[in-house]
Amino acid sequence: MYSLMDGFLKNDPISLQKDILHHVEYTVARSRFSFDDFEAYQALAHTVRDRLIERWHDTHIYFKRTKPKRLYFLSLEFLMGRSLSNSVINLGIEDQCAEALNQLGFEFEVVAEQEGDAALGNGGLARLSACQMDSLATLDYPAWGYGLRYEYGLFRQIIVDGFQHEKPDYWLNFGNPWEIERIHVTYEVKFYGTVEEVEMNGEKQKVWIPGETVEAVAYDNPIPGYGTRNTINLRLWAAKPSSKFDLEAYNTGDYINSVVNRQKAETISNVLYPDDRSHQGKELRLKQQYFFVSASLQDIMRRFKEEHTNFDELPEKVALHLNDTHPSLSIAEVMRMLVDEEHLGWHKAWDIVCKIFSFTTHTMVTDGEKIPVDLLESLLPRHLEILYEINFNFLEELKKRIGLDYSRLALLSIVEEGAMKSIRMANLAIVCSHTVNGVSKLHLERLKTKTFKDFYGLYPEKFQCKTNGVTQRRWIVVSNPGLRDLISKWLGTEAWIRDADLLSGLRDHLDNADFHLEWKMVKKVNKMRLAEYIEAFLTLSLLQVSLDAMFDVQVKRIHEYKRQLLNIFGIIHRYNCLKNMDKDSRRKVVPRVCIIGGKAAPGYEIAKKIIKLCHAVAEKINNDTDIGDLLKVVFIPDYNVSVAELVIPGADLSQHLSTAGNEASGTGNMKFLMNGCLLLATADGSTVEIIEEIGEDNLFLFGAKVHEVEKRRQKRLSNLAPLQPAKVPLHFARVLRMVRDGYFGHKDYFKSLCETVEFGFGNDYYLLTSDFGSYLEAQAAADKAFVNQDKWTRMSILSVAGSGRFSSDRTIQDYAESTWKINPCRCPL
Ligand SMILES: CCc1ccc([C@H](C)CC(=O)N[C@@H]2O[C@H](CO)[C@@H](O)[C@H](O)[C@H]2O)cc1
Repeated sequence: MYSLMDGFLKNDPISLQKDILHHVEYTVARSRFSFDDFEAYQALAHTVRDRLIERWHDTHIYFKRTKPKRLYFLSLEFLMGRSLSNSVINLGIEDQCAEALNQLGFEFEVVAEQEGDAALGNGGLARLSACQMDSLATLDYPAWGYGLRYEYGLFRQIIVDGFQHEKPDYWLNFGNPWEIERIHVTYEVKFYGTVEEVEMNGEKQKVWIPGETVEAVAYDNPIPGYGTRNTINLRLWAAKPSSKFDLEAYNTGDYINSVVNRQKAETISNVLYPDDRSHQGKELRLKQQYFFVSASLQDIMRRFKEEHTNFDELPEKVALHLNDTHPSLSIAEVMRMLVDEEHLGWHKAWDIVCKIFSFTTHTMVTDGEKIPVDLLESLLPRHLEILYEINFNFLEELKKRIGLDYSRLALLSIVEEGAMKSIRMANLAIVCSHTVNGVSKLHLERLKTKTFKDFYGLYPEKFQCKTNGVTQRRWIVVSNPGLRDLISKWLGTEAWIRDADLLSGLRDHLDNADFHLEWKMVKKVNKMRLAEYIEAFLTLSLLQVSLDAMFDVQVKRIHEYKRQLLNIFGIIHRYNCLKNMDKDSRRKVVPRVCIIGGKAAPGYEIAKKIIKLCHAVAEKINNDTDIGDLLKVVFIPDYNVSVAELVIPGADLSQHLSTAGNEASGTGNMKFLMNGCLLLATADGSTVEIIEEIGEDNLFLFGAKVHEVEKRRQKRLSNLAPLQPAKVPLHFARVLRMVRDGYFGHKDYFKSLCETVEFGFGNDYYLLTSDFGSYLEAQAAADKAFVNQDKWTRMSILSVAGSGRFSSDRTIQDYAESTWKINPCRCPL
C-alpha cells in the first residue's frame, strides 16, 4: 500500500534515470535519445527540484501544524553559488544520481560544471547568509530567508591586459531550475505620494496615499537540510509593474508610455549593487531596500494573522533578524503597519517592535549607512514621520538618563543634523533591536570600545558576539570529496557532517604515518585539479605549475585594508632575493605558486590598480626563464563561490593580511582551515579565535596587534617631521622604488597606488611599511615548515581538527538559543 508519507518519488538509480529522461523530453524538450551535458544538467536539476519541492511542502505543512516561533532572516544579499551538488548531498542521493547519469553516458562532475553561480551578493556578508541558511535547515529551525531576486548578479570579472572589466551577469539566461515562481504570492509596494491625516472613529489616523505602486512577486528557493527531511524557504522578490497601472494608461490610449513605465517598475530588483564599501545614498538602492522590506513584512504579517489575532503574541511567534543595516527600514515599516493599518497605539506598537528585532553588524566603520532625509521625504514620506517620532521619543528617554549632554545626544541621535540631514541606520537598528551582534570576539570588543562606544554605554546588555561560521557541507563535503572520505574513514563515522566538533577526533591519528600519507595524497589530488584549472585559462606555454611548489593563496574582495598590496610587495621581494641568489642556494628554495583572486568594486580605482599591478608583476616574473619554476604568480579571474570550491581544497598556504582591527571577522580563513590549508595571518577578526582553537604554533602569525596599530599610526604621523624622515625598511623601500620607477611598467598609472603607502602622501594608513618585516619573517617560517613535510602535515591535520568551532551550525545554535529564542522543529520522516 503506497503511503503518502514517503512521497511519490523514489531515489534508486532507475527511478532517477526515468525522471531525468522524463525531464529531458518534457521539461527541457529535447529528445531523450540525444541531449548534451547542459541539457542533462537541466534535466537532473529538475529531477532533484521535484524532490526538494516534496520535502518543502512536508516541512511547511508540519510548521503550519506545530506553529513554532519562526525566524525571518532579512538580507539584501545571498551568495548561494551552485545548487546541484549541495542539493544531492543534503538529500543523500549523490551516489544514486551519479549512477543514474553514468548509465545514461554522463559524468556527474561534468554535468555539475554546467551550472552557473547564483551570485546575488558581494562577499563575506552575502556568503555568510548562504552558509547560515544551510545550517538553519540542517538544524531543523523554522526559518525563512527573505531577499531580492536580482536579474543581474555580481558582475563577471573579465581581465583584459591585466585590467579588470565588468560584464553584466545575466544569470537567468537559461532559466533557473532552483526557483519556483509563486504567481499567487504578490504584494503591492507603495512609493512617493503624500500623508493625509483623517478622522477615524474619533481617532486621528495617518493615511499614506502613494504616488506609485509596484508589484512584488515571490520566487521560492527550497533550501534542503543535510540528514533531515526539513527543507526551508529562501523567498526572493522580483518587481513587476502593478496590474492597476496598465489599465489607466490604456484608457488614454498612451500605450508606449505604459510599456516604458512597465520597464521602470521592473528595474527596482534588476541589479545588485556591486559595492561592499560605502552607501552612496542612491534612490534606486533605497527603493530596493524598501521594496524587499515591504513585500517581506506583508508576507510575514499575513502568515502571522492566519494563525493569530492578537499582536501581543507577535514577539512569541516571530523573530526578525536584520543582516546589517540594509534591511533596517523594516523597523519603520512594522511601526507603520501596526499603527496605521492595525491601529495599535504608538507605544504598544513600539513595545512589540523592540521585542521582535535583532541586528548583526558586519563592518568596523563608525559612519555606516545614512539615508538622506530629502530622499526619504519624497520616496517614503510616512516612514520619515515615523523615524522622526522614534528619534524624538528616544532622545526624550535619553535626556532622562544622561541629562542635556547635547554632544552625546547629537552622537546618539538617529537623525544626523547638518548639511546633508540624514538618518543613521545603524543607530536606528541599535535603538530598536533587543540584541546587537558582532561577528567575532575582537569585532565585539571594537564595537564596545570604538564603533558604538556610546551605545554600549547606554545598552551594555544588548551587545553580544556571534562569531561567524561556514558550512562544512559545502566547504568540505561538496568541494573536497577526497578529504570527506578520508575524515569519515579515520573517524569511522560521517556524523561530523552534522556535528563538526567531532573533527577534533582527528587528533587521535596525528602520529599515524598511513594517515599522513593519505592526507598528503588528498591534498596532492586537489592541487592537481587546481593546477589544471590554472593551466586551462592562462597562456601557459611559459607556465607549468609544479605540484611540489607551495600553493600560496589570497582570495577575497580587493580592499586596501585586506592588503593584497603587501602580498604583491612580498612577491617582488622574493623575486629580488631569487635574482640575487647563486645556483646552490636556489636549490634549497621552496618553489612557490602565488595565487591571488578577487573582484574590485567598479568605482574603487585603487583596488583596480592593485589588480593591474598583480598582473604586471606576474608578467615580469612568469616570463623570467632565469628563475624558472621557483616562483610563479597567477591572478585567478572572476573569483566566485564555485571558483572558491576549487581553489580552497588545493591550497597549501592561505593569506589573511588585514591590518589588525579592520576585518570584522573573515570567513575565508575558516574555509581554508577546514580544508587543512595553513594560515599566514594577522591577529585580526576571527583569526584570533582560530589561534585559540589550534594554537599559535599551527599557523604563521605576523604584524601589529590591534592595540599596537593606533600607537604605530600616531608614531608614524609624528615621524612625518621633515627633520627625521620616516625610517622605511630597506627591502620595503627597494620594492616600492621598483614599482615607482616603472620596473613593472605603467609607471604613472601606479603612482597613486605607491602614494597610498608613502609618507607625506597616503601615509600608509594600513601600516604596510611597519608590518613588512614581520610579514617576511612569517613567510620565511612558512618556507621552513614546508620543507619538513611531516611537520606541515601535522599542522594541516591540527587545523582541520580545530575547525569544528567555525561551523555555521555553531553560529546558528548561538543565535537560536541566545538571540532568536527559536527551537528545532523537525518534520517527521
Ligand atoms: C553597498 C553597501 C555594502 C556595505 C557593506 C556590505 C557588507 C557588510 C560588507 C561585508 O561583506 N562585510 C564582511 O562581512 C563578513 C561576514 O560577517 C565578515 O566576515 C567580514 O569581515 C566583513 O568584511 C555590503 C554592502
